[in-house]
Amino acid sequence: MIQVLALIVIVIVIVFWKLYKYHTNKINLPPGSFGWPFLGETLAFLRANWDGVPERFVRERIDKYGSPLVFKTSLLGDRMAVLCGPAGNKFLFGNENKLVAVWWPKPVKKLFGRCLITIRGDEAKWMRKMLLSYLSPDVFVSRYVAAMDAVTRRHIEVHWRGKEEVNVFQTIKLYAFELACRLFMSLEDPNHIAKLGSLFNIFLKGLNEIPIEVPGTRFYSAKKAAAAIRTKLATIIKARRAELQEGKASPSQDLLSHLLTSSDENGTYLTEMEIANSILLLLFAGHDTSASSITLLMKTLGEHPDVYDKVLKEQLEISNAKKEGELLKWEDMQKMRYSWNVVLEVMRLNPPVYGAYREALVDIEYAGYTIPKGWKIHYSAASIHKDEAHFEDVTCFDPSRFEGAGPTPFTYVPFGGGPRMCLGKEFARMEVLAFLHNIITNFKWKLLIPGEKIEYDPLATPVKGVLIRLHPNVV
Ligand code: HEM
Repeated sequence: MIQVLALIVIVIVIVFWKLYKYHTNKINLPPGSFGWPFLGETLAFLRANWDGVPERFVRERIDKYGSPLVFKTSLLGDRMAVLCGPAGNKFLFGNENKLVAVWWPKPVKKLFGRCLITIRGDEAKWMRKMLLSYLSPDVFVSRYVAAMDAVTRRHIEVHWRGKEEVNVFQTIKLYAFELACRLFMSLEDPNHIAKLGSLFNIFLKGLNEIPIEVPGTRFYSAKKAAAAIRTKLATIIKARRAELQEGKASPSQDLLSHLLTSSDENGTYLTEMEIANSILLLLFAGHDTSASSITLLMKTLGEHPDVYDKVLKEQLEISNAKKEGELLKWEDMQKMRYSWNVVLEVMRLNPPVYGAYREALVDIEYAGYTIPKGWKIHYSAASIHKDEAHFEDVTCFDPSRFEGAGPTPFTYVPFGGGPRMCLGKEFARMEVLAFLHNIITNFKWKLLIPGEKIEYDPLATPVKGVLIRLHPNVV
């Protein structure tokens, strides 16, 4: 009986495989290779990321196949088209929900459950609108900037002041997590935040793993950690709901209150599970990315004393114009033009997120080739940011590239673009600048491992986390 069943399964697989081959042989697929069975070209892709040069994977294939616009490959078990150059980015960002839709690898979907990145179409539009009404620039004007500055000052007093040596990435991860917990949920208790943080680190480790739910695997532990985080979030959500009903909390207090009190046009509210998943998503999307960009910024300032001096000058002009102890305001952040250009240039050379993915909703005709329905599509920020065709003297650190009109549209995409552009771009800008303001007006630092290598696993991080020696800034 078992043999018969096995035979039937084999026959079905062969028939489908032949039909698929017949279909794909008839269509003009982009040039490229699917690499090894199952593994595809994943190893070459990961190796380039671990070597800190994700652009190498794209560049080698563009050169090999002579097609500067698109090539095919197979990554992490999925057939994929990689779209290159500004035309590819414009195409993807302009066709969301028409020809393509946002796509994340399987472990991400399994661990996050129903939330913004795992839903599409009108539902996703509504969820984005709802989250954006909290994360948009006009909200920062009234609420966030001073609160962010206050959290940053406290963090610097506890974790930097009086220390001789600091591991930047480890300490900044703590900062970004604390900041998100305080601003999203008004969590104040450091022990509570630390417990949530350690569960979160286990959760993060499962996002890049094969989703096998067997005890002992990273994915299994991540799933358990996700369940424990959800239980903690459920308790926090219930307590806040009660506080709102009793008038002890305000609807505009933080993201959590906002999500509990906002409904769609039909009067439908988010379920507690949807709220927990959304907060989980924002804690994830917002904390390692910002930690990566701040760490790379500190490394770059350590390597370029001339840039450090110019940033310090700009930041001192802002702090000198304020009264003793007065917190940063939105208007102050707008004055940090040179500082922000420095951050942008740091993210050009090492975008914290190397790129993102979409799925083809239909057979797509692109650059004379067909990308079949269901294929995944990748755009690479890392590769376009280092393309000589769009950035002169491409490896040179030069923040002046961002003066005036800045880079040509669709060539600079650290936050993605189109309807699925990073939702936390403004939050990240305020967070990085608030930190930069406080650290540079207080300290100078020396890199203890000069020329430290950066790897992508999956976010850009210096391998040893950037170890520095701190010196109080006498200004
Ligand atoms: C320097 C810091 C950051 C970088 C470089 C970054 C980059 C990105 C990128 C590349 C994407 C994918 C865009 C795409 O699919 O094309 C993304 C999506 C997203 N980011 Fe960020 N991000 C940062 C900080 C943040 C922060 C602080 C938050 C939250 C407070 C956040 C929330 C999100 C969300 C929710 C999405 C999914 C948007 C959607 O699918 O509609 N990000 N981010």
